[in-house]
Amino acid sequence: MKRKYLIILSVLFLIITAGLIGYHFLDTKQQDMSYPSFLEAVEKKEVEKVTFIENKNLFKVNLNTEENVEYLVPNPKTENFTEYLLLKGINISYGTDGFTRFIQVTFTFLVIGSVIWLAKRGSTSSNLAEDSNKKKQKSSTVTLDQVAGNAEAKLMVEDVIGFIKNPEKYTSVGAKMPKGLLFYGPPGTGKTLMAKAIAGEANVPFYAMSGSDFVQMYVGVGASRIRNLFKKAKKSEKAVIFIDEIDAIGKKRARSLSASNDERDQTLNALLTEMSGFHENSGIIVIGATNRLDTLDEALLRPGRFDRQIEIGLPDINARKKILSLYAKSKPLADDVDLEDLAKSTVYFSGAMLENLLNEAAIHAANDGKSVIGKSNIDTAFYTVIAGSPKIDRSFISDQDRKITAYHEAGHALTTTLLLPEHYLSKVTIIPSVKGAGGFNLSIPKDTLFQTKKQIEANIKVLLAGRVAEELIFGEDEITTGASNDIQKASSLILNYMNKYGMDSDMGLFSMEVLEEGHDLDLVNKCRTQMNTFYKDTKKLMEENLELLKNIAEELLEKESLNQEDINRICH
Ligand SMILES: Nc1ncnc2c1ncn2[C@@H]1O[C@H](COP(=O)(O)OP(=O)(O)OP(=O)(O)O)[C@@H](O)[C@H]1O
Ligand SMILES: [Zn+2]
Repeated sequence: MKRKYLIILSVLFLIITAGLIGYHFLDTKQQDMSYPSFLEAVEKKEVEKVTFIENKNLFKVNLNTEENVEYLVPNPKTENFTEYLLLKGINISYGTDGFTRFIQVTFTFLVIGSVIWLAKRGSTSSNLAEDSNKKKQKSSTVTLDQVAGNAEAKLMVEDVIGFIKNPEKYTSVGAKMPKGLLFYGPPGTGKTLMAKAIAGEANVPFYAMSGSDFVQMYVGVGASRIRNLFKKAKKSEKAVIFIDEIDAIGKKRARSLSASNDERDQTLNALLTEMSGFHENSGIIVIGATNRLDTLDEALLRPGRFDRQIEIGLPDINARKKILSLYAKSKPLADDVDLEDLAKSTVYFSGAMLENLLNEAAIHAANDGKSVIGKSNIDTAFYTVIAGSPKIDRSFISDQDRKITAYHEAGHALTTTLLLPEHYLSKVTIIPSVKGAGGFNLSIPKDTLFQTKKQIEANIKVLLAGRVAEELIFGEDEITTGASNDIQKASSLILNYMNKYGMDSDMGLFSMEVLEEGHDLDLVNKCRTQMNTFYKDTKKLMEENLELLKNIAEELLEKESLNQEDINRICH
C-alpha cells in the first residue's frame, strides 16, 4: 500500500517539477546584453538579480523592468566586479542554467525513484505469504477437458460455470447460485484441477489457499488472511476462491477438556462471515476441498455455505486410460507399452498416482540411458508408486475382492432394474467411494410424495440383493462382510414396514412406537421371518435372471463403472 503511494507521489513530483522548469524555459526569453549596457542598467537601478552561470561563464541578469526576459552578459573578468555590484546593493548568486538544472533534477529523481522501488521490491519478495498469494491469483487456463473421468461431478459443476458466466439467465427465473461447493474424495483425484477448470471455463480469476496455511499461526492471522483473500476476490467481481484441505480449519469441534483452539475457530468464523457477506448472485464461488467429509463441522455444510457437496472419486478404467494418455503425450513410449493394459492394472490409482507413475518410469528410463520409456521402466515405477500408498497395497492385489464386489453390485443393479424400473441408476461401480467400502450403486428414486407397499418391499429386496448375489455365485461359506450396511438399512426399513406404516396384514395397524418400552419379541420375530421371505424371493428372482447377473458383473469387472444405459443394454 505505502509503496503504491510513494510511487504515485514521486511520479507526480517529477511531473510537476519538469512542468515548472519546462514552463519557465518556454516562457522566459534569453537575450544577449553587452557589458556596457549592463553597467548602464545597474546605474539606473534596473537590475534585480544577477546569477553567475559557471558552466557557461556568463552572468544571467534579471531586470525589474522586464519580467520574462533573462539577459546574458559575458563575464567581464574585471577583478573588482563583485565588489562593484555589492556596492550597488546587488548580490551575485551562483547557479546553473535551466536546462542543466532540469537534467540534474530529473536524474536525481530517477535515482531516488529506483532506489525506493528496488528497496520495496526486495522487502516484498521476503514477504512470502503475500508473494505466494500473488502467484495463485493468475487466471486459470485449465479446461474441463483436462479433467478425466468424474462425469457426474462435471455435470454438477457445469451449471455453476454457466451461472458465473451468465448470472442473468439464472436470476431471471429466480435461481440462486450455490455460494459454496465442497469437493470431497481421496487425495490426488483432481479436486484442485476441477476447481481450476471451473475458473478456466468461466474465465474468471482463481484465488487459492490451503487450510494448512492457517495451522500453527498466531491468533488472528488466519482470520485476517481469509478476509484479505475475499477482499482481493471481490475486487475482481467474479472469481473462484479455492480452499484446499478445508478440514484443517473446519474440523468438528472436539469436546475435549483441552483448551479450545481459538485460532482455528476464529479462522472458521471469518470464513463463514465472509461467505454470508456476499450475494449469491455476485459471481463469486467458494470451493472447499477435503479428503475427509466426515470430519467437517456441520456449520460448514449448512445452506448458504458449502451446501453442494460433490464427490471427486478415483478414476475407473476409462478415466485411467484418458489420464494415462494425457500424461503420456509428452513422453516417448516404447512399443511394448500398452496404455490399455496399464489402465487395467492400475485399479485404485488416483490421477496424481498415474501421472507420477509415468514420471517415475521416465526417470528410470533416463537413468538407464534410454531414449524411450519401456515396459520394464513402468514395472519398476509401479512398485515405487504403490509402495508409497499403503491403502492400495491392501486392496488392489486381490482379484477375488474385485470379483466379489462386482457380483455384489451387479445384484443391487439387477434388482433395481427389475423391481424399481422407475429409478434411474446413475452409477454402478466397483471403485470404492470414500463413504463406504467396496463399490456402490447410486440410484435416484423418482420424486414422489409417498412410497407404496410394493416399492418398500422392492427397496428391501434391492438391499438384500448384494448378499444374495454373493451367496449364489460363491456359495454360502464365502459370503462377506460387504453386506453389513445393506443389512442394517434393510432391517430398519422392515421395522418401519411392520411397525410404522402398518403394511403387514398379520401385524395390523398397531404401532409399538407409542409404547414406553418398545421391546417386543413378537415384532422382532415377525421382522426376521418376513426378511427371510424377502431374501428367498430375491434369490428366486436372481436365479431366474442369473445370465443377466453374470453379464452385468462381467461388464463391471471390465469397465468398473456402468450407468442405466449400460444396464438396459445388457438386460434387454
Ligand atoms: N481426473 C484427473 N484428470 C487429469 N489429471 C488428474 C486427474 N486427477 C488427478 N490428476 C493429476 O494429478 C494432479 C494432482 O491432482 P490435484 O492436486 O487436483 O488433486 P487433489 O484431489 O486436489 O489432491 P489433494 O486432495 O491431495 O489436494 C493434478 O495436477 C493432475 O495432474
Ligand atoms: Zn451392497
